[in-house]
Amino acid sequence: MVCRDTIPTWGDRRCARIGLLGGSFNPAHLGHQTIARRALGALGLDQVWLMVSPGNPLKPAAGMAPFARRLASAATLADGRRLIATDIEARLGTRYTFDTLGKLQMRFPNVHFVWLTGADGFVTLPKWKGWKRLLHRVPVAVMPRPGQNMQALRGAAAHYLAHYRLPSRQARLLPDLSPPVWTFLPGRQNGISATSIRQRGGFGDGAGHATVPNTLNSGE
Ligand SMILES: Nc1ncnc2c1ncn2[C@@H]1O[C@H](COP(=O)(O)OP(=O)(O)OP(=O)(O)O)[C@@H](O)[C@H]1O
Ligand SMILES: O=C(O)c1ccc[n+]([C@@H]2O[C@H](COP(=O)([O-])O)[C@@H](O)[C@H]2O)c1
Repeated sequence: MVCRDTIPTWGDRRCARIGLLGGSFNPAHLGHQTIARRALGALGLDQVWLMVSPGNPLKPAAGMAPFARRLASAATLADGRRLIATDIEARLGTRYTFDTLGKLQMRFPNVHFVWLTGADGFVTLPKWKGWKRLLHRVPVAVMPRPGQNMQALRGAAAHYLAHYRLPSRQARLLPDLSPPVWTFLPGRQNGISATSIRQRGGFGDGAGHATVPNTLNSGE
């Protein structure tokens, strides 16, 4: 199930707290599912969008499967209700997260977005376009990843946000707080990575000969 422009109703109110798990999903794997579900529960989110990047500005295009194939991979994790795979970043025509967030927040003014990332993403954040301004645009939840956690907690982003860390026991407040604000959500860790799957040949040759299911192209 791929999310289109309309935000589904959730109970009797608009779906209002949405976690954005941006990623290459080259391919999607259990690590993504683990952190998405952890964020849903711990932050009290209505949905998590598995937001497939048209092209991570910091990753080489070589070895990157075509967008449609990565979207199809993310869709295998989605349930169409709480976990949604979406091509919205490609449709917005943005690549940099800062730009994407600006457009999403304009398009969905009533939604409280939270940026979700594994600990490795929080380590590399200071290399992103406008990273400090980005941290003033959206609350951030960092999920543990083996071998990355100490670096994340001691890195430049954590240092910059030192006075804005929300204890994980208060994590449910995060989506409704004004940024800058962040939390580190301890939890079950999964050492799986897309790199290791590709190295084992688990995502074909990356050349993208797989057919995308019709449902992904037909507007569901
Ligand atoms: N095993 C994991 N544990 C925690 N976070 C993860 C895990 N795998 C991916 N993530 C997070 O999911 C998001 C998207 O990750 P991505 O699609 O790049 O997967 P990856 O396994 O890191 O890929 P690659 O190995 O190709 O770099 C990032 O925020 C990343 O930190
Ligand atoms: O905006 C940037 O400068 C930027 C630089 C690197 C990565 N990102 C985003 O970080 C998310 C995770 O990327 P990846 O490739 O590690 O899965 C994805 O949404 C990317 O678009 C964003």
